[in-house]
Amino acid sequence: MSEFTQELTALFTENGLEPAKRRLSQMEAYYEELVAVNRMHNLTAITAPKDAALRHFFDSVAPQAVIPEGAAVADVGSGAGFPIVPLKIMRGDIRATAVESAGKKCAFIERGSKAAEIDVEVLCTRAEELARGPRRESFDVCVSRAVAQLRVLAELCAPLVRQGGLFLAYKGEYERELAEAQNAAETLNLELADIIKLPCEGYAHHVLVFRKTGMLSPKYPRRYAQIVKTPL
Ligand SMILES: C[S@@+](CC[C@H](N)C(=O)[O-])C[C@H]1O[C@@H](n2cnc3c(N)ncnc32)[C@H](O)[C@@H]1O
Repeated sequence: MSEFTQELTALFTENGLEPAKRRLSQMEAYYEELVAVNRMHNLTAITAPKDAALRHFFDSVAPQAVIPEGAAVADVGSGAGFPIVPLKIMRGDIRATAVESAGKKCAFIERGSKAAEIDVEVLCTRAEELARGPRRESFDVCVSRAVAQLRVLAELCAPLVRQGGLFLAYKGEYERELAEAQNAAETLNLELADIIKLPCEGYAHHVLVFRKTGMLSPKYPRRYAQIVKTPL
């Protein structure tokens, strides 16, 4: 067994999760592809087996239990495929969409998904552009990690989520961002429903779970420059 798979298996087992061998080997296949491509194109700084097992794979699947069966899940700013790829491997029932603006990262997600034998739709576009088209308010769940501060991220993600759906924001320390995002949450009809804490000592990661309680005014999302310059 590779060091990566050993680390990942230990993390899952310590936390009462026992994924099938097939899921572990799919994660390993994706990881190996990531390490190989990362030698040529800088996709991520986290490639050491232990770090990648915790920070990319285990971290990504933390909120899997709150995602409804068969949900359409969009990941805004997937980068090298996190969290959407480990989520899709763990939860084969979901319909997974990666929304990523950088072409080389989109190409990698396609390549890695093939190696892991999973079906991930890759949309090489900006989230705010996607939300102005037919996919607006069409996803059951939108996830996002390491893309922007919460009040900015909320305006990128909420317009993609259907009424009654979920927005899952992966965050480290979150208290200040959450306080600053109060107005954004109200404006975008997002209600904090839960905070999931990763059960790993010395690794303070959380997933903020918001429920979208109503449709949005068509004026959101605004242009990216405006979202960043005057966050809600
Ligand atoms: C720091 S990386 C994080 C990648 C990944 N989510 C992770 O946690 O490893 C942020 C990614 O978000 C993408 N991104 C930033 N703003 C975006 C937007 N408005 N729409 C789509 N992708 C975006 C960037 O191209 C970049 O790949």
